[in-house]
Amino acid sequence: MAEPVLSIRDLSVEIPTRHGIVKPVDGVSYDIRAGEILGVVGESGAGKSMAGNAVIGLLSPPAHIASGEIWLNGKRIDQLRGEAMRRLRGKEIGMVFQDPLTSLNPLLRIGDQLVETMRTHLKISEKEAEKRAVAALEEVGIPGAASRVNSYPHEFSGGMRQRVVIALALCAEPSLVIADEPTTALDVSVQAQIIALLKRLCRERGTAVMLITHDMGVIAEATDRVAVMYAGRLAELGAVEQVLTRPQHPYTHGLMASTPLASEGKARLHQIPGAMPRLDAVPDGCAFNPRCPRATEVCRTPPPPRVKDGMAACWHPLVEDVEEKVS
Ligand SMILES: Nc1ncnc2c1ncn2[C@@H]1O[C@H](COP(=O)(O)OP(=O)(O)OP(=O)(O)O)[C@@H](O)[C@H]1O
Repeated sequence: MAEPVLSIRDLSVEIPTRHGIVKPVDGVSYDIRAGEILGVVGESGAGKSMAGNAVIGLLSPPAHIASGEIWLNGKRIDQLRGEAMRRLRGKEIGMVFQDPLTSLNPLLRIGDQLVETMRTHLKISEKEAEKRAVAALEEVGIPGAASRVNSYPHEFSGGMRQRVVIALALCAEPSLVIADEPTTALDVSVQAQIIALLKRLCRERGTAVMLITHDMGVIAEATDRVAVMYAGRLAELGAVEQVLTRPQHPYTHGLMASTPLASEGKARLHQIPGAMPRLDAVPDGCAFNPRCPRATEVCRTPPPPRVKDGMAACWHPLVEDVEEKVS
């Protein structure tokens, strides 16, 4: 099998606070291969964005990588700083954030932003970059791309602006795209279009994607594999069909049960009782145990086994039930 584009190994991010050191990311490991879309899902505060920001060197101090390794195309990147990390962003890692305006310079025409990004990272002439800028906008579905290169970000609707951001993220041909809640700020009517666009373009190019979302619908629509995060840790990791149809972790099951499914024609809402713990009060053992219907004594003391691909970090995974039913 091909080497992963991104490999995160036992990554922990720490923040010193008045109440002691907290770990918004705690021993997380996963790989993303070329052309693969890994969804990172979990409730607000699970540590999804922190894990993404650690990869691109954009943790806000005092948050910092405390341990673990991050490898991109066989090169270790977790210790890169300053200019070396800036070169990596844009060239090897494209970024799409929730608010398109954070990625676009309001004072520059979008054609100039595309040209500048390509000229910084690719060895091409001004003329070639201008040609590619128009093609990039056409590819993301901006009507009248040849003239729209001269428009400023504020002259686009939210959905069109996010299309421009996707063009910008992909124009230097990165091997990895990190998309952090790319549709959360958009009208529901355009959300599916943006996800479909991102998926199509990354598939065509063989780009690896880390797609961070709290939305199980987006996970089902776009991803190949899923990493479920809870209180900074991985609860479950596996192929999307497996995780969605046969979730092993009771937390994943709870997320699914609280997701309205369009196919059912009505909301199937069973909220998970309780709330994610504060990071300075993460329970001993499995962090999910106070909310978990399956918890027993063992869940309150030793931490559950670390997640491996296709497995949940759980002492009582739901797969036992499935096996019992089958046998
Ligand atoms: N400076 C800080 N001090 C203490 N805790 C912090 C600090 N910054 C962030 N956190 C905590 O880190 C945790 C992880 O945050 P993160 O933004 O990664 O979560 P998330 O899963 O992406 O959630 P969301 O979907 O809301 O963005 C949260 O519980 C947050 O409260």
